[in-house]
Amino acid sequence: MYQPHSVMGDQELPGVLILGVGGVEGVLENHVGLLKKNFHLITMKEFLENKKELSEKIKSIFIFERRPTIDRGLLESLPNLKVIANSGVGVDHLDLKLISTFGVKVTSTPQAVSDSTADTGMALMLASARRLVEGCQIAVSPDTERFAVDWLGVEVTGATLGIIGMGRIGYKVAKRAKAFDMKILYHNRKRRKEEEEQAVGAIYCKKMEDLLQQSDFVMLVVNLTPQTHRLIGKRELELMKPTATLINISRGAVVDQDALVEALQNKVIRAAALDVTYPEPLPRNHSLLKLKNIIITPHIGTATVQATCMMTEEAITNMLAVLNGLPIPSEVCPK
Ligand SMILES: O=C(O)C(=O)CO
Repeated sequence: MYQPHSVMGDQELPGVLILGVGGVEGVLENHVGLLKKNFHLITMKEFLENKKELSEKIKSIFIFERRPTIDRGLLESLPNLKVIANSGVGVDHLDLKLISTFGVKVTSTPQAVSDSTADTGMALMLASARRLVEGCQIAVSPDTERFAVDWLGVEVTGATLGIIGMGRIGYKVAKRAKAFDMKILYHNRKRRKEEEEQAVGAIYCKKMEDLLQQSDFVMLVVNLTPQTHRLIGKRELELMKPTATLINISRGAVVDQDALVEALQNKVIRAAALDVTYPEPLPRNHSLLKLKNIIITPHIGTATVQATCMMTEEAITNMLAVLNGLPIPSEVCPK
């Protein structure tokens, strides 16, 4: 458990600019307490109103929620900024190269997010397989006729799960899937150690195509990078089984959404379950929202009380490490 301690002793606490929904007001109450023990909290509104006084005080930026833009203008206005601590593991919203030219470190929270995000992947897979959302709508519908409608699902137990991206989260998905007696295939830039594969019974597919052709469920758990942008397009969807389900817990832009709409409309694949889209949220008239064979959740991979708390703790530990010149637990370096 994280033990808060002040970096500056009796001296003035370093300023942290809080970026998130509603500034400090959007940060859960217990997190504010943790942050306040170590930092002087400054909201964006306060900063904009008192730029002259506050710009020199800000040593860190804490990105609590959403994906705010940190541009050259903001970086130039914070001469003493040392670290940008992101909540969450995906930092595709940050221009790492630009930030590094200002000598500013970027950190993320890989420990805190992995269980909740893996759980979200499992929840989406099970919900899609057993058509839970449709079932719920039928159960609460005043139209009892609809109870007779065919709403058979498919079984996850014994099915083949293909995990694309076998980092920390992908591996936790595999652990969970093992308990469902699933056959697990995975594709990753780097093959996992043999003992790690054996521990979850995962089989490495060097070619992503092999995984796509064999899986009943394909789960995307990659980071968004230039290499994974639109990784899944028309061709890849056509390689999948017509009975297969695509689950995305990584980033929306990993999938070509137009191709996905077409594939779902034409039953090229059975269904999709997405925690991420582009943009987020989708415009109300978006074609994905008109489909029946889809479940969409509003990017809730880490939206649990526990994960949110742990993300704040991990981010504070990272910020203090940078400010104290200590080894940084979760630094993200530009490639
Ligand atoms: O950790 C992240 O960046 C996530 O988006 C988890 O859903």
